[in-house]
Amino acid sequence: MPESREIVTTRHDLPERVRPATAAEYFGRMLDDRPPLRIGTRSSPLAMAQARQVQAFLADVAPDQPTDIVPITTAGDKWRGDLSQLGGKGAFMKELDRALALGEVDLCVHCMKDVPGDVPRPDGFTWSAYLPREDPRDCLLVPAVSKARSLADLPPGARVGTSAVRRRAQLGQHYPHLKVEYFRGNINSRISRLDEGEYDAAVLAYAGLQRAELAHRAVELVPLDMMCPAVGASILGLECRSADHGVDELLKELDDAETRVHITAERSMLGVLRGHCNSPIAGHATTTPDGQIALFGKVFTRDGSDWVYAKEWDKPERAAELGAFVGATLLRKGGRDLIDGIPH
Ligand SMILES: NCc1[nH]cc(CCC(=O)O)c1CC(=O)O
Repeated sequence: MPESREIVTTRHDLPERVRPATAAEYFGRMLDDRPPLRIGTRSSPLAMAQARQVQAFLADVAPDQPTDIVPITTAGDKWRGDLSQLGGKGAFMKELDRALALGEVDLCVHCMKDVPGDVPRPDGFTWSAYLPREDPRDCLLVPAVSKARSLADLPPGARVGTSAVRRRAQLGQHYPHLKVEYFRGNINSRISRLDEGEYDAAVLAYAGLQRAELAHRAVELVPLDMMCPAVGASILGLECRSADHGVDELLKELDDAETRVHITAERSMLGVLRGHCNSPIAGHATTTPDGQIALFGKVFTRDGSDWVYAKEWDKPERAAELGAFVGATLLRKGGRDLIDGIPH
């Protein structure tokens, strides 16, 4: 039998493939055989770009761990109408949460800005990592043919497209002569509509534009004191099942401690405000030169004609208390009435 002739008898002659593996080789092989880590994401071009970025970061910290991106189209992506009719921002999360809970994916990538603050996250999920915050500012875009280079250049009645109640309120507060119109859809379709002349300008998140490799279209970065960012703006969060200790530990390698402090303060404030998805709420935590955390919060009416704001400082380890305090201050100043006065 040909097979029997292949059997070799001395240790010395053993071919490479049958020589007993050393422990290192054995465990190395086990690692190689690991199933890919499945990264759940929304399927929009922006979300896919973000998932690829996460994939690249994971390849840096765990080169032996294969990963797959699992795009999931959510109700919010399909629905072209008013988001509040679909249950608000959560419309972008339900399918991803379900896939994570059922074990169809091992982690989900979320824009923290899109994670609702008025409903708790599902039991058994944990935010293993927050990637370092990018530039949280909003930016101005104009049609390719336009000469305008800033919000101040826009004439009265100019149509400004934006997707966020927070931006509408702040545009209304600072530039009441502009005509703010809602526009939804992914970044690329918004820019096409802008270039086709449907709007005279658009205000979008600069971080989103950068991730979509369209940063060159921004003509102005709107200053923070004119346009306070949304809670969680430009932060990507990685969520997994808390029981998945291995995944949790791996993702923790990507966690940025300072960003975690900032998002903790901002979301703690949002939780106290119990804002719904139509509430114009802004919140932005920063680190001061002396290592304290500053948290600025602001609540507006829809048109920005009225608002309350608060700013407080505390140590990084007290980020959650800081958020609760700023939230309570906003409520004491009348924030509850502003939020409840807006239909949703
Ligand atoms: N609401 C949509 C959304 N959610 C997250 C981003 C990208 C930037 C970010 O993470 O803040 C955007 C686009 C935008 O607001 O223009």
